[in-house]
Amino acid sequence: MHGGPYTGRMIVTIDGVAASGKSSVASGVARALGIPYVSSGLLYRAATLLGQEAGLDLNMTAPLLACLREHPLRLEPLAAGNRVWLGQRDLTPDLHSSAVDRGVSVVAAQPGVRTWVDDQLRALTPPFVAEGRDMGTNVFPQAPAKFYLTASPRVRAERRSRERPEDVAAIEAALIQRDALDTTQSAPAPDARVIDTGPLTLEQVITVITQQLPAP
Ligand SMILES: Nc1ncnc2c1ncn2[C@@H]1O[C@H](COP(=O)(O)OP(=O)(O)O)[C@@H](O)[C@H]1O
Ligand SMILES: Nc1ccn([C@@H]2O[C@H](COP(=O)(O)OP(=O)(O)O)[C@@H](O)[C@H]2O)c(=O)n1
Repeated sequence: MHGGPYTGRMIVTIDGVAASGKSSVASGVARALGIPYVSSGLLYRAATLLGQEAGLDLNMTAPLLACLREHPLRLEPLAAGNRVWLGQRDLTPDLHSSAVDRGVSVVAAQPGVRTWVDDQLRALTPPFVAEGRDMGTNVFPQAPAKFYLTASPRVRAERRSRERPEDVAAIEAALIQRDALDTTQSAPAPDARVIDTGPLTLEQVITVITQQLPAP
């Protein structure tokens, strides 16, 4: 097992389906290595919130990108938990609402929005752990260590029900729908190690990953 702090310039990618544990696991792996992690989903969520607050049609790319140019967002990749800032306003507490959950896949399906996210991620200086859907396939295909998290919809809904007001059945239905809308960008990289987090604790998932990392 690798013991941090990590001094190389490696990128570790952690992709997976909705609520599979990506950000919790990425945060734990990053803390074990003493490096930051980067939550790509937070940028899609922040773009969605901005569009919703501006009353935009989330299907229309041009007005949304114009809004994002006018109101630049900044991702702060803190190891303890990523944050997104709009000027002095911390958007983070508003990014995990059910309303953002419902709108985000439509926003993320637009190539112009994906380029807006990808450019910001590729501008970051490694080492870091990047989590999302297409970190190992599209954004950082050169990464030497790739993981893909899964778990059954019921397990994921039960976990998420501790963070949302809706009941487990409604959350499960929404997760299944979002997985379907996200299919295009959510294929595991051919060289990713797939981990079913269902039978594992959070700490066990983090250990499985850190044990497989190459030396810096
Ligand atoms: N074995 C596990 N692996 C990953 N996450 C777990 C596990 N068990 C419980 N969780 C919890 O599942 C919830 C969803 O995880 P999160 O990191 O938000 O997922 P994602 O980033 O994929 O949406 C968190 O509260 C996390 O602590
Ligand atoms: N790399 C990424 C990350 C997120 N997303 C989109 O952003 C949404 C929110 O992602 P997330 O990782 O914050 O949320 P959860 O799926 O973990 O709940 C996803 O449902 C996708 O629509 C994406 O398309 N590509």
